[in-house]
Amino acid sequence: MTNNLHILEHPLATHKLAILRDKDTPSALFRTTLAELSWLLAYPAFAALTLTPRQIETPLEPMMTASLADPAPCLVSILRAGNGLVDGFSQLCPEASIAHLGLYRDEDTLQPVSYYTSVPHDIATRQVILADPMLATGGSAILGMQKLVEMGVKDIVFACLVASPEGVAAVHDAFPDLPIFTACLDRELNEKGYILPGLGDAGDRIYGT
Ligand SMILES: O=P(O)(O)OC[C@H]1O[C@H](OP(=O)(O)OP(=O)(O)O)[C@H](O)[C@@H]1O
Ligand SMILES: O=c1cc[nH]c(=O)[nH]1
Ligand SMILES: [Mg+2]
Repeated sequence: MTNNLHILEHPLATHKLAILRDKDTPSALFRTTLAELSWLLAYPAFAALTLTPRQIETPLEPMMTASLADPAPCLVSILRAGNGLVDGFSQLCPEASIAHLGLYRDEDTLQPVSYYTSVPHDIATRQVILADPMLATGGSAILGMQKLVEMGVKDIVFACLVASPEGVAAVHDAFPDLPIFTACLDRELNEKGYILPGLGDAGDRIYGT
């Protein structure tokens, strides 16, 4: 494992992950808990956001402070499950624009298939947080990264909730400098490419499909 893997260690993260992992957690609670966990993950994952100096006046005196640089960051959701993370991130950082990369994983080959792309025209000038709750084989994250790099994006971090050792290794083989922020690092993949112990299919659990 490299220095570019950042694992959230916090009792509340463990507590909320237990709710997400529990197979009896209904979709409604799964969605709200995912949003709450995304707020905890945002704290380290957003730590490198650029600020720009700003002069304001408090009710008592003028002061120099700082605000998010312009243009604001872009939150890139790998559909569908990425929306669960991005919804929470955007509640904390409503200034961010939101982009969508539609990718699904072919169940037989485990290869990602691209079906939709929608990004701001100036994405190359923005800091990007690429978000997907699950990093399994790494195929989806790598394809998402390839698309962003082709668009000229330079400043990217990847945020997920559950990562596998295999997925982290694959992503860092392809993009050694990419910081990965995850709420946990699980044990391994099973023969169908699911993370163990994991939480199952994140998209299905968010949307009740
Ligand atoms: O690391 P990988 O092996 O590529 O697997 C991870 C991908 O699989 C899941 O998406 P899925 O294909 O189930 O699509 P969905 O989010 O629409 O359910 C998950 O949300 C990731 O995008
Ligand atoms: O465990 C896994 C692997 C891929 N996608 C998921 O949603 N869960
Ligand atoms: Mg799915």
